[in-house]
Amino acid sequence: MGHSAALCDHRAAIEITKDWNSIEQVVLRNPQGASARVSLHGGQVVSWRNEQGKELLFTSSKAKPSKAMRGGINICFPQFGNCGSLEQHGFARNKIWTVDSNPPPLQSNESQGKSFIDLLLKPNEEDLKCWPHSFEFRLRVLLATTGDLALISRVRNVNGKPFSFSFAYHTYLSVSDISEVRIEGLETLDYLDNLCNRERFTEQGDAITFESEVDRVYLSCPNIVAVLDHERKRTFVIRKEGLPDVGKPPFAFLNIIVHKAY
Ligand SMILES: O=P(O)(O)OC[C@H]1O[C@@H](O)[C@H](O)[C@@H](O)[C@@H]1O
Repeated sequence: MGHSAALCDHRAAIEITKDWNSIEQVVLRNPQGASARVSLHGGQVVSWRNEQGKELLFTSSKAKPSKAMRGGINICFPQFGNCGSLEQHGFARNKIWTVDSNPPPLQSNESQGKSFIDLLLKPNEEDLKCWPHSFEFRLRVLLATTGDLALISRVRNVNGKPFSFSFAYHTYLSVSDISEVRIEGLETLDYLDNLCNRERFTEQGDAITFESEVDRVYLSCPNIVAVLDHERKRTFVIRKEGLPDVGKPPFAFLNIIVHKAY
């Protein structure tokens, strides 16, 4: 079955296009006019627009062709950051994924009434040389009628030999002036400060605000975190499910980065 199989039924609001580099992109739309664009390069969400057509994700103008693009939502797998032997954030974000036209069913009714696409990544011989584990990584990207965006990841161990991995949705939200932004939900959490050799600190203040560059990994983060942008009068609510964390970092973390020149 080819890509056309992914275009039927509930996925009628899906369009497949190509980027300037001839790499396929899947565009999801909802009836209210919101959209999300997912590249088969890295399975990366490269655009998410609300019903007014406003872009909600940041993309660096310094993005380099064929490199992992700084922007959108990078899928980091099988390694987050440089905590392992692989390239920074693992190889998945630099691979060409395929459209999965026949994914195994999901247990929840999470997808009802949403426009969605399933992508699949399997290791090639080169990947197996540097990370010798047989896996299938399935990513479902969903756009709800409310305009909410959801990502569901499933990692299957194909041959049953145990392996461990970490993964992350490295999300670049578009915000106004950083001095207008506040993050709620991380109060009193511990974090590793990447600007201080990953030294561990405890967050002291109330909501987090920004005065200078920040590059931190917050540990054991709650299921809901809010990013409030006062200037744009917009709040992003980031919700996670299914990553139970019982104080065992780094299984559920939030990486907050505010760089000066991106
Ligand atoms: O430039 P990359 O490899 O996409 O990484 C983006 C960011 O990834 C984060 O995890 C790091 O904490 C940042 O320091 C880094 O800038």
